[in-house]
Amino acid sequence: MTSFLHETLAGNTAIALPYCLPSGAGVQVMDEGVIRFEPQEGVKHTCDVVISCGVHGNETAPVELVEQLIEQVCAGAIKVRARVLFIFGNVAALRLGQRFVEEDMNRLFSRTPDVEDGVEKRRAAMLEMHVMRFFQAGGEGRSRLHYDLHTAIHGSLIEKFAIYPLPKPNKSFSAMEIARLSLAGVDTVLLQSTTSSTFSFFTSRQCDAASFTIELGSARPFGQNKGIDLSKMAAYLQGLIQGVLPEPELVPAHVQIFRVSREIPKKSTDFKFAIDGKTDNFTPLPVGMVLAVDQGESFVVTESDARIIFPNPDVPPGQRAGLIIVPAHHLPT
Ligand SMILES: O=C(O)CCC(=O)N[C@@H](CCC(=O)O)C(=O)O
Ligand SMILES: [Zn+2]
Repeated sequence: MTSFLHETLAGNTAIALPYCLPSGAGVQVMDEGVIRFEPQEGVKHTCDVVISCGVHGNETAPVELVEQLIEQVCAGAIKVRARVLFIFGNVAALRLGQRFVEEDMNRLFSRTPDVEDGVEKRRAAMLEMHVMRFFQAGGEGRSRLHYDLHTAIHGSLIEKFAIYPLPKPNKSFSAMEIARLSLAGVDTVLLQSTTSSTFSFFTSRQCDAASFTIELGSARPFGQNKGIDLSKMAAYLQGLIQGVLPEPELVPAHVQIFRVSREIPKKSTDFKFAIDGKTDNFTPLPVGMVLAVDQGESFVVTESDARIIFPNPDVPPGQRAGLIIVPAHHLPT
């Protein structure tokens, strides 16, 4: 049987007129790989949720999960009691099984569009428009959530973790949101207090949503994701769609919270890591270690208890080649 994902990858999902599922829930294809479900009129609904995946075309486990959720909604196995926007982010890259076609789309949000824009820049601008419209149409005063689901390029000492971008300037990081992630099987959270060009930062800042980039294991081709257990995430998202918005008061004791201390900048093509470029995420780094050298300048680890995340010496100059994180002893505001 064909699915919204298969139709999308085959190029068969143009914008479609809204219609109703047999349950009465509204469904509308907003764009290629973008589909919205809304509760039947009169049904009380709890929150507005954006569930995105495939912003990187080689990260397929979350794409398979989202495909299943969409199928369950369409088959009536999941009742729609929240407004939900599902997004397959970089459809062109998903077709190729590559991280991107021209450039990394998750470095292209929150920018000013230009007539010269290529594949990923145009798609990022369209996705910004869709999420803005989606949240605006839901109105103020409702819970707004955005989960941008990814998988990591290399191995990781901790399989599942979330990056929690800085909420709007007058807001602080929310313990309840971190506790919700734990219900979804994500027990490690990295607080990021700097601005960023990612999708989750965009929705956090521009749409006032509680937004997260969530890493769910290693990037593998379609059909090779059996080693990744997404059952808790699936159950949590099914619950959200069905109107169950948990409100845990306490962050469980086993949840680990880090903060991003610094980005490791790649300034030029001279950039060289002193570590293996495929080092596992969360590998500890000793104080005083020369981590990288770029144009004769050393990048030295100065933080106690530092660990590395997303090492990647192959990014273009001007982008981050990784992140340094440190334990967060309390939730900063
Ligand atoms: O494993 C890697 O190096 C990359 C995995 C990935 O795509 N991570 C996201 C994180 C985005 C964020 O910092 O919020 C990315 O690099 O875009
Ligand atoms: Zn990714």
